[in-house]
Amino acid sequence: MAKIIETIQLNHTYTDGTQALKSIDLCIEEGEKIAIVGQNGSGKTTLSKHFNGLLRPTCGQVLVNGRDICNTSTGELSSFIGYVFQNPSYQLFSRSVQEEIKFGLKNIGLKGNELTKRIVETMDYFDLSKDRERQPLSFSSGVRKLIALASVYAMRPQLLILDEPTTGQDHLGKEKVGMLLQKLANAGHTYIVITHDMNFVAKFATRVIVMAKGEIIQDGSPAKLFTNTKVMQKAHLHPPQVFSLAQRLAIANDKQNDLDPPKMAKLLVTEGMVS
Ligand SMILES: Nc1ncnc2c1ncn2[C@@H]1O[C@H](COP(=O)(O)OP(=O)(O)OP(=O)(O)O)[C@@H](O)[C@H]1O
Repeated sequence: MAKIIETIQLNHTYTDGTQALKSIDLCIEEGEKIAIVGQNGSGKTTLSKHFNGLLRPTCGQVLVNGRDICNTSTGELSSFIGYVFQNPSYQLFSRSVQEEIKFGLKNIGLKGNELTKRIVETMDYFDLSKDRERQPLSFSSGVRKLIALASVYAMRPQLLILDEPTTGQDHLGKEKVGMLLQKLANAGHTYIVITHDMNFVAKFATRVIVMAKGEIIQDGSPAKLFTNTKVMQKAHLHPPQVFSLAQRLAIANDKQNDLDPPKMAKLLVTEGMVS
């Protein structure tokens, strides 16, 4: 598979002296479904902002499709790398939902029927058609996030980066985000989700990059992460409920070789799956 992103000894130190990234070597290939996880302040956003040129390395190199980001304009990078911010208010500026979606599409050169078709399709998918004339910033934060995602997704970027897409979303909103990622992946696109939501990771990522204090401390499958108690603790993460339940069931089954319904019920209560 072709490399989309490669970082070589990437370091980032902010002007106030905070060393946010320390010697990151990373390679992301086409079609990967990636989650970046780690406690607050571990460097997830700083790392991902290097992928679309919002930040430049203070030392080391970042290559996007083989080209050094220091020699590529942010405009050019944004034509194939879509980024949805943690706070959607930073990227919504149009006077209506329809205009918001149209803006990016016009920038990538869509016009006429193709442009109209893509806008209508996108609004329909995100259930935004009835609100097409409404101001994006007048919605709740969860819906604002979906509008930001819709306007970026509409452009079908080669790589989509989502910073905390499920924060503030109800169950339906989360499912919508997940389904959309699957749709993108089925069409051969790549995505990176920065998240604290381990249920989302379990369901929608095949590779998890774990960060702590500006470094990558593990890079592998979700199962590899959830079974590594040391790394989970170091990164202040908790496995999805269903995973820890399965683990407890396996242990209990191993010990007793008979997990009868009362024992099962007790485990479900212990795991907080039922009250
Ligand atoms: N503009 C900035 N100036 C100075 N320090 C910053 C700046 N932005 C981030 N930092 C610091 O860099 C470190 C990494 O921050 P970053 O936002 O990348 O972490 P994160 O893992 O994305 O956190 P969160 O989960 O809270 O979004 C933190 O110590 C943070 O305080």
